[in-house]
Amino acid sequence: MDKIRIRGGRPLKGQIRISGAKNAALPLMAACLLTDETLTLSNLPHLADITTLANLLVQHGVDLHMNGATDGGHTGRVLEMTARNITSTRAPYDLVRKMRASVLVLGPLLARFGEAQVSLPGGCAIGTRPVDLHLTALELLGAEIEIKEGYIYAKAPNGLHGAEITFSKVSVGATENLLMAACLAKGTTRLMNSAREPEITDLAECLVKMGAKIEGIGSDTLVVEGVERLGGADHSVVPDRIEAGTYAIAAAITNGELELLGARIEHLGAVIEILTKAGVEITETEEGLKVRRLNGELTGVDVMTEPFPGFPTDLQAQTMALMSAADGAAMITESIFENRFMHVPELARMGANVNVHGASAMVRGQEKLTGAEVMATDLRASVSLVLAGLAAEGETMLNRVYHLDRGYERVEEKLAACGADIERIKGP
Ligand SMILES: CC(=O)N[C@H]1[C@@H](OP(=O)(O)OP(=O)(O)OC[C@H]2O[C@@H](n3ccc(=O)[nH]c3=O)[C@H](O)[C@@H]2O)O[C@H](CO)[C@@H](O)[C@@H]1O
Ligand SMILES: C=C(OP(=O)(O)O)C(=O)O
Repeated sequence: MDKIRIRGGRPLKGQIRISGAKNAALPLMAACLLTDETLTLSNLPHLADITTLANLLVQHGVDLHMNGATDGGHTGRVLEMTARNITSTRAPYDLVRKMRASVLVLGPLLARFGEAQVSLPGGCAIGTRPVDLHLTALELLGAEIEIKEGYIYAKAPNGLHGAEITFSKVSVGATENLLMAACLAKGTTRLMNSAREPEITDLAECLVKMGAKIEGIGSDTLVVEGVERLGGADHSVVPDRIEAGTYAIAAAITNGELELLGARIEHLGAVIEILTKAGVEITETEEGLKVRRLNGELTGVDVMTEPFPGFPTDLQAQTMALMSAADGAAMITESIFENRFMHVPELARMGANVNVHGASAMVRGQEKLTGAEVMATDLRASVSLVLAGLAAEGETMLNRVYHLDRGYERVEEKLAACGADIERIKGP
């Protein structure tokens, strides 16, 4: 297994190009199942999760061509997907267990083929993560659903039909699954209390290019007028706001200055608000955002995670690393996932002072963090340890880097190009 070694204490300076968003790319890839024409995605990040979903699509019978970027990965890859000869509507446990987002094939398969068998994704390190909202909403569209032997068996022999659906909780995945399914349902579907994350807007915009009729894009009420068939399209994946937020924190925690090429201010409102309060200056440039500390000091700021446009749970761990090195205390409250504080004991190994009380963590900023051997437990937890390592005195060795590789493209290359002393040690 690979490890990452960081020798901390160097301010990062330079430019980082933000890759296409993993969490936009995954539903967009699943959307290829809605049509027998070719869907071409560009600006696709080079990540383990993309490969996992590509493998699942191939096993359904999707014809898939991935073209590597010719400039060392700086512009992302191009993926052509044609779901003409679907040979299986089953998403097996072996592939689904590797990545929960695999459940996003359920809506498209059911809507186009009238059946799907998808392994239940199960819980993961950050929480139990049920899919009940996906299933109840699909039932309202007319699907018959049974859970047997760890699989979701879904059928819609007469096709899906439009319905009024009010999600009892805001869910990114359920909104995406239902949005895709509703595009091929007969009649009108209203999805209320939908998630409004930019990745959903990106998916909706691509579906419209494919011929879908969707109103209310970007709001919490999506109105979908079903169509008989969808066609192919070309779509460029939106830049990753979570990667951008992570590198913004890297600039702040190392007292450096980074320009984040492609980062979009409108996707980072709540993040910019918190970072500004903490003493970080973020300005728009022609190509993205520039980030540096305002006057050298960092101040502790309270943070609560919420669905978009609130502060993203996917930046909670990174923010905790920042607050661990700030002046004063910060209360960090995780309102989305019940077990997303696994970075706390690892950050503590680096000198962070954090006390968890239920869904909140009290972080008392320390004058310095110190390098240590630490273990990644999930994707964002692992990058929070990288951030702490960049600011810490001495050497940090991060184990279980495969978590990081799920969501950060060429992380060590991007950071090293801006002056970080970071290297990957290849495992057996
Ligand atoms: C691939 C992808 O895009 N992943 C993102 C997506 O995950 P994901 O789509 O899995 O997250 P959801 O928005 O669905 O989850 C939000 C909350 O709703 C709960 N829930 C969800 C569905 C359901 O049927 N029942 C239920 O109770 C979850 O357990 C969680 O507590 O949104 C999360 C919240 O922004 C992000 O952290 C993930 O990075
Ligand atoms: C939790 C995440 O991803 P997933 O939903 O794929 O587990 C994430 O991107 O931080």
